[in-house]
Amino acid sequence: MSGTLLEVRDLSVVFDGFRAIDGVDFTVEQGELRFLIGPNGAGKTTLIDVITGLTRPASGSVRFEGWDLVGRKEHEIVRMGVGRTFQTSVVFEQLTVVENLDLAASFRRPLWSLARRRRGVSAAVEAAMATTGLDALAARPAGVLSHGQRQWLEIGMLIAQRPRLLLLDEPVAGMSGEERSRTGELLVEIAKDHTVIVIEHDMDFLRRYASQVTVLHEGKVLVEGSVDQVRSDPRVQEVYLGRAEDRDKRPAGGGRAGAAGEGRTGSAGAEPAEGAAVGSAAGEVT
Ligand SMILES: Nc1ncnc2c1ncn2[C@@H]1O[C@H](COP(=O)(O)OP(=O)(O)OP(=O)(O)O)[C@@H](O)[C@H]1O
Repeated sequence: MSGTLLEVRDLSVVFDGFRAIDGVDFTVEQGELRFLIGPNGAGKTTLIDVITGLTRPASGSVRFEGWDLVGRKEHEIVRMGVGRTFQTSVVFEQLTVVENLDLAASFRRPLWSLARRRRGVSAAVEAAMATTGLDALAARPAGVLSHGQRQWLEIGMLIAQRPRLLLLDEPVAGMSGEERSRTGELLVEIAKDHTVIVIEHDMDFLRRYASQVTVLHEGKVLVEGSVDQVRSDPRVQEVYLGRAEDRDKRPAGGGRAGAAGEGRTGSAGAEPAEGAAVGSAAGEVT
């Protein structure tokens, strides 16, 4: 696989006068596993919302395989081959794992045919179960799955729809260490025959599984490059660590040490705690 799959140009999104995305250019090549990071409020989810047709931009273009996506309905974009997970779960708890996968895979079938009971499972469902390792849980109701298994089911439901581009919003949030490792390996596996964009905050996870990283900050692309390039970039350290340092310098008793860390990205300083920490004297994002 080679060539450009997704091309976002000069994109801006405005909510009541506030520019949540401000002139973003973002290109993803076929077969990439791209990580999208940035402090709270950086615009990561909004960017994905625009790509998937949930939010309309004020200006700019989004091209997928050369087709402009702006102005298209969400279901149309799904049919074109763009699938996404949400931060909140979308599985049907009463249905079994295989039924959830089958339902997801049937989105191209006409409505009347969904009522007909079919024998066996489709190749797409088989493949999704094999990739996510959910075969052994096929007959279990989704409601009894662990948090990690449920996330894998959601990823499996996406794969069953045979998208060419998958957008995953914080897939390892709330997972145990072992579940994170399995998810990282799953993403690498999926990226062998799909293009994948992952929003993730956990620096440790990034270090292990990311190759190309895009850092968003205040609606703009701050830095793009390899994990090492991004981690050692002073601008990234300023965004992730400068705020933590400002917070540490605040006088006891709740006083504030200036504007940094205030406003809509005010919680950004707390974010590295999940996976990143203040590093060496060089200020490395670790
Ligand atoms: N529908 C909306 N109406 C108004 N403001 C919004 C809306 N959606 C997002 N925003 C604002 O746009 C900014 C970017 O939000 P977004 O959710 O894209 O950030 P994010 O990088 O995904 O952050 P997080 O890591 O916290 O999920 C934030 O300031 C947010 O409050």
